[in-house]
Amino acid sequence: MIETLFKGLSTQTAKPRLLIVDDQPINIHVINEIFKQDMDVLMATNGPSAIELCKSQTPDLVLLDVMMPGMTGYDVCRALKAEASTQDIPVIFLTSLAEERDEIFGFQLGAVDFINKPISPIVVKSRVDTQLRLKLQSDQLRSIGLTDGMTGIANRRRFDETLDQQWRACERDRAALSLIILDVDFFKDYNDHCGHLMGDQCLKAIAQALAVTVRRPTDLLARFGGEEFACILPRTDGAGALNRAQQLLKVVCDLKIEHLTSRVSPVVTISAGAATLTPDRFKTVFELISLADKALYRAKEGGRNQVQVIIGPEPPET
Ligand SMILES: Nc1nc2c(ncn2[C@@H]2O[C@H](COP(=O)(O)OP(=O)(O)OP(=O)(O)O)[C@@H](O)[C@H]2O)c(=O)[nH]1
Repeated sequence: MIETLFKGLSTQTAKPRLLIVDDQPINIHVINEIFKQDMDVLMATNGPSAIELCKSQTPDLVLLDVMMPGMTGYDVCRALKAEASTQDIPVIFLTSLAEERDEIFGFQLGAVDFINKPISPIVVKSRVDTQLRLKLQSDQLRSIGLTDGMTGIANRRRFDETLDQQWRACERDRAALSLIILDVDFFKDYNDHCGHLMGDQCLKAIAQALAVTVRRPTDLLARFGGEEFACILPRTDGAGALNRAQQLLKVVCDLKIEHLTSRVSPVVTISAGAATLTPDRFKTVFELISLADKALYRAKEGGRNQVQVIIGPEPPET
């Protein structure tokens, strides 16, 4: 059943993750028996642990007991919906409260369904399957909307969202944020000489090679514009950005894609502009982009097939 449920959801590589929250371990055990075969089951016996698990593990669905000592299920749901990183996780309440007003209250808090206790395994399974299908479909749609159709890497929209998020995270942690913009050298001549279809193939191969090189889970490679790529490197200083950019140039060179009309190399090369800033409230994300752009311009002016780095001003002392 679960196999057919998730058929066609190609972005789903691992088993779906279900978090069961109940202060009675025996109740968790009963529900775990229903799902342990098909899902990765996470468990929590109180509200604070449930919230922590949601932040660190981002389950695909939460089965949440309402009546718990200390933090109730309602409190947990409210907290999850108030936080950007957890607000899209669907919550199903498990409750022995049979009053309609309790259900209305739960829906107003953002729950997607209610299951009455004592539970019926078939009902729990059907309701969870339905909500999971919706969640995974919406994940897939979101992922399509954030992916560049031609190269399969992140698109400009995802780049903008991620840069904003990482800007705020690095500002909070007073950490350096680096950005590399990469541009294929003499790509107009490549297109003119080899044709647009070959040009597209070339961009796909470059994207693939760059993607393999961008390894840290918080780094992001995106298609920035036509033949431009960008790489966001959170918590990375100028030296780190230079190192990464040089590596990116090397992997493209190593592809050895013949470029007979390039004036710098017999094979396709790229130029890179890297910029590093420690974000603070006096700066904007546009400054980082424009510094990286300026560095890229210098790399082009300096002869192409090279990296230039610009380090932005340090934040003022507080
Ligand atoms: N095949 C293909 N070409 C594209 C795509 N997006 C942009 N281009 C082409 O990339 C070329 C970029 O040319 P320019 O900006 O003049 O720069 P360049 O020829 O690479 O020269 P330099 O950047 O100065 O080394 C243009 O001819 C665009 O049409 C695409 O998706 N596919």
